[in-house]
Amino acid sequence: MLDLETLWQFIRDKFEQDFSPITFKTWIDTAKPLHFTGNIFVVEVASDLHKDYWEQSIIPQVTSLLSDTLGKKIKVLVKTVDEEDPLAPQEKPHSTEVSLDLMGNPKKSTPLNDKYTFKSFIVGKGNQLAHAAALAVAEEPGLMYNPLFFYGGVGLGKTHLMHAIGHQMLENNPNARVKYVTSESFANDFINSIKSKHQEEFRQEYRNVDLLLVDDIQFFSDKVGTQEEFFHTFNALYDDKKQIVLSSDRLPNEIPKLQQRLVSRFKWGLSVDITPPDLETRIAILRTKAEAEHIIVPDDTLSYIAGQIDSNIRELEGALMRVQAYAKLTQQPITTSLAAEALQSLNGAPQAKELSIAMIQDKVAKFYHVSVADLKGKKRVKNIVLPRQIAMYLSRELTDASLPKIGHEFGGKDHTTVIHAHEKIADALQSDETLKKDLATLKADLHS
Ligand SMILES: Nc1ncnc2c1ncn2[C@@H]1O[C@H](COP(=O)(O)OP(=O)(O)OP(=O)(O)O)[C@@H](O)[C@H]1O
Repeated sequence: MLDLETLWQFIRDKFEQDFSPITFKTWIDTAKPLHFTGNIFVVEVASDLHKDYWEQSIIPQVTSLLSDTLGKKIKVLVKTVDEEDPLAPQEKPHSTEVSLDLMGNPKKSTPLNDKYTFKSFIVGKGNQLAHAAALAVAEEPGLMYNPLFFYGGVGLGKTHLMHAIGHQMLENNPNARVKYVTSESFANDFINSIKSKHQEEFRQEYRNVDLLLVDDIQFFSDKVGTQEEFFHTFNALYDDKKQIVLSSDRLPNEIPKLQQRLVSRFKWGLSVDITPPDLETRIAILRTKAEAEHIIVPDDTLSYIAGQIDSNIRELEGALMRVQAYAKLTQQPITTSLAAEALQSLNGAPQAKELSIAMIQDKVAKFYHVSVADLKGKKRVKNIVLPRQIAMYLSRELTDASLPKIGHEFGGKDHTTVIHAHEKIADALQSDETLKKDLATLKADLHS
């Protein structure tokens, strides 16, 4: 009888031939065969998202591969690591045939950054799901997750993934029409089209695409006309089963003044967050970057740099470039002590990012006669809630820390709490003169 391992190896070999390395690694390498009993083959996959993808795309292929090879009808089931073994099965239906509808007009040139590909994207815990979802829509646009919505802090790879989807889709189908814009460019294009009376061209441009990527849609808040137009663009593309990918620093329902009908549409597909990378991933990102730029950096130095910056990959890469520049300037090889010097002297003030949240908490606590522990705690009484929100507001305004990082520094609160606090204080500042004065004093104190 065919043993499980041989069977799995057979499947792996087949997919290794057919799939790109990255696809293979994402969907097959992360899966594990559990049983092959009678004519039922059960596979365990890493997450719900992997399961969706298997059901949609891989199961049909495995089923026909096994059925053809073994000469009998085989049923393939997947379960996630968290689910019970389905061998007392309720069989799930899955759609079988997948067809891409991407043919059509010639490709329009689109400004995708060549460096932002799946190949150059390092997958770690914080971005694993986002990466898998991105790959899924690149391979089966318009079918599984529409729209796909990325959210998360600054500099964590949302734009990179969006471009990667575009590149991958073009690689799969060079005729695909891919359009990447920031929400601001969308708004500008729209306004210009009204001014120049070229609205029809604007519509053609945005509605005749196979993939529309709109970055940073939090900047849609307040732009009523643009939201209206985007609503129609969205509907036209969606009805046509064209893929839409959006990104924002927060969830749709947390974007102030975003029309409810857009919020609800944005939730139709899949929203995935990207959280800051762990140390291991940061080191891997730096190593790849150093290799790409032909910079020779010892391992311990990479770890040192990765240890200095923990919440923003753009800054992490910036730190590496600063170290390289410093080494060139002083004509020394890159070592850990040189990196330490470079990051201190070229960074101006001593590394104060983490410190400054602590400093803000300290000053705010003193100013309002509460304790730092109260700021980090959960008490909901007014004389603590206000200083807590002020401290969060200042942390967001005065440091580069990401929302999750600020939440973490305030006793492990969710990043949405930070957004809420920031909005509350920003709103109150419009009318509350005492608050304005207090904040001015606090800021002056913090900067002295
Ligand atoms: N996982 C990763 N692997 C390799 N490079 C990455 C990764 N994540 C981010 N980067 C790099 O970090 C930099 C910042 O990423 P990106 O611009 O995509 O962030 P973002 O989330 O869109 O930020 P913003 O909110 O400012 O738009 C880019 O140079 C990108 O290539």
